[in-house]
Amino acid sequence: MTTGRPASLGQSVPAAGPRLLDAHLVVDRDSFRLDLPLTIAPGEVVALLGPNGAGKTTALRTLAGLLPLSAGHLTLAGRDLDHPVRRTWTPPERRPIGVVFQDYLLFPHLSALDNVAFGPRRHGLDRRQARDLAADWLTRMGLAEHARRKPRELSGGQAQRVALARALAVEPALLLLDEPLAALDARTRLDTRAQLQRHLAAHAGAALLVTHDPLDALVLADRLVVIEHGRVVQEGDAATITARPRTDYVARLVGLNLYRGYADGHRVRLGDGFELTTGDHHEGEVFVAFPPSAVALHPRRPDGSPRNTWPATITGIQQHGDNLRIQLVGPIEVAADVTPAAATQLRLAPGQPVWAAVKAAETRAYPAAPG
Ligand SMILES: Nc1ncnc2c1ncn2[C@@H]1O[C@H](COP(=O)(O)OP(=O)(O)OP(=O)(O)O)[C@@H](O)[C@H]1O
Repeated sequence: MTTGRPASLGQSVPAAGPRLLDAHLVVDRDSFRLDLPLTIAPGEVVALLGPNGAGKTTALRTLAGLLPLSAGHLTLAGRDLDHPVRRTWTPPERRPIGVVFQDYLLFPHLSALDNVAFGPRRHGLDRRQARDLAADWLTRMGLAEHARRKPRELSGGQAQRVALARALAVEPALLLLDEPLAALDARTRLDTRAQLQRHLAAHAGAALLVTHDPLDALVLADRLVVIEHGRVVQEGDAATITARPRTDYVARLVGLNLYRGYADGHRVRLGDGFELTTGDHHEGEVFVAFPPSAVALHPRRPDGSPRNTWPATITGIQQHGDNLRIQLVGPIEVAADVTPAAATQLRLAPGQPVWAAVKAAETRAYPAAPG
């Protein structure tokens, strides 16, 4: 009997309370230890961020079943997939997990349609049902007319959407996305990011996005988990993390200058004795943050206003969007954004001494103790 509608795998995500994924990923590798508690609710997208070597790939591999846990547990939709103490381990192909890699990893000899139909076939649908389901997914991805093409006949953006369709076609309880946009050029990346956002919003399961790109994380994820040296250093929604970074890596990620010091009212004394005046009033250990755009550069000491001013030396100049980002050393290290016109006027060049100024009102101070 045909109903005219594509078959469904009928394994929609089971209700598993607020935690569809409930994991404590512990892996020991030589001198490196990953120790990552990770929970994801149904429909939630979590971005996992961290500098090189932080443990992102290791975490992804444990979830996919390519690397066993040394300790901890990994429970998905109420099922123990990896639990060393209970000696439970489920191989990758039996995990209800879909994976999208940076470089697509489509089967080169299969058409787009058969690539997408592959998973549903393995999950027990017959050939016809699996192909109907795959065709439906390709239509949703705007790829209906490319169904017969082989991966080499697709653009990078199209191939990545086929990979996403292939991962979603098995209705995975957990979708893993490993730098899914990294291989795309800027324009394709923009379009594919927007499409990915739509499909992630419609995905009933949990999703984990590993990325180096703060924009991907901010646009696509409901929650960010930042790891350094195998451990969580900060976790929260984009607004909180952007407003209140707690490590240098996170500050750079969200494009802020960040310092730690001791507040006495509006004055904050930094470790080396340098003082910043902030708009916020605090007592005790605080972070002070301000964006590079808040830093003005002057050829001579600016006078008059109640600003933070200090002498600095330029160490680097890079293009940053439409502006130039200037790296400076001095009593504090700081990044400043200036327009190309201002840079030319000030004749900015590495090694050159300047004066930096930041208005107190453009800085934010917040307690260093979490909370
Ligand atoms: N096969 C291995 N054997 C031993 N140690 C490993 C192995 N693979 C990775 N490591 C170590 O594990 C740590 C985490 O590596 P991992 O690849 O998970 O980091 P990452 O956050 O994904 O980094 P990147 O952003 O560079 O991909 C690193 O210190 C790395 O040297």
